[in-house]
Amino acid sequence: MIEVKNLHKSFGEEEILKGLNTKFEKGKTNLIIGQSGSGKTVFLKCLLGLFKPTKGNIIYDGQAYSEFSDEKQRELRKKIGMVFQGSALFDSMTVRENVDFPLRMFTKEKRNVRYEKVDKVLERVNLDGAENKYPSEISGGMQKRVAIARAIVNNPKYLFCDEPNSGLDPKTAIVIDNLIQEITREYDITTVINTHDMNSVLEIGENIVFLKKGNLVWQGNKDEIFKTENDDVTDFVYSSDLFKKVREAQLKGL
Ligand SMILES: Nc1ncnc2c1ncn2[C@@H]1O[C@H](COP(=O)(O)OP(=O)(O)OP(=O)(O)O)[C@@H](O)[C@H]1O
Repeated sequence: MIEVKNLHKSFGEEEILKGLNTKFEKGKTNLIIGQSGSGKTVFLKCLLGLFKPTKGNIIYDGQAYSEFSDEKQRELRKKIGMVFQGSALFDSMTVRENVDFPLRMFTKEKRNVRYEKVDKVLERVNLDGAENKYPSEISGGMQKRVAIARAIVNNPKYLFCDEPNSGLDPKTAIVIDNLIQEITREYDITTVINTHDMNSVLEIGENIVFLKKGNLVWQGNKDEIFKTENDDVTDFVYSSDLFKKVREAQLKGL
């Protein structure tokens, strides 16, 4: 579990995050949503340890980041898996080499031991048979699955995903969402996803945090988001046609 306590982040005079308080539970897909510029990426980067909070604290399974030594920060990084927007695979490496990368970086294990783990996660994301292909030889959806395999190969406690569906068609996007949710449950990971995608909210929104101008203005799950009367949330959510239709169907009792 990750607890966020009174988290502030400023750049110079400009305060971007204005005192966030929340909890992200493990085994759950936690979503951060909000308009462009609301502070989602800055929040995710604070959770990743890439930005140092100006004030407040982030507590990882009871351990406060502000009290971490350099060594402990490095330890934390080993426990984090990250799925980047656009997958961010290494073009010159095969699928297997891409997934092996964090094991090479963070462990001293021998190649045959590492490759055993790599092939196991590739099987889990249904990519067995693609081990020796290069990223340019596989589809965008497969590239995302490689990115997910790479993020989980070192058995992380925390999984952060930045817009994991960007660039995917809606059907593939749902497959990726479901895969992230299944893996979150199976591996009992604390997963936090930064997304614009309303389909993801509907599909895997077990805990949704809504940011507006650096404030956390609403938190709830995918059922509660339909019932909320918070104007900020409804304005944002019902700008999506899909949500509008679901809402109308609900009101008609369909
Ligand atoms: N390194 C930085 N230095 C200064 N300002 C920054 C930095 N990173 C982000 N910001 C500012 O913080 C604000 C929030 O940006 P952020 O990228 O978190 O928004 P976002 O909600 O992720 O938007 P989007 O959905 O478009 O990705 C913006 O005004 C941005 O200019």
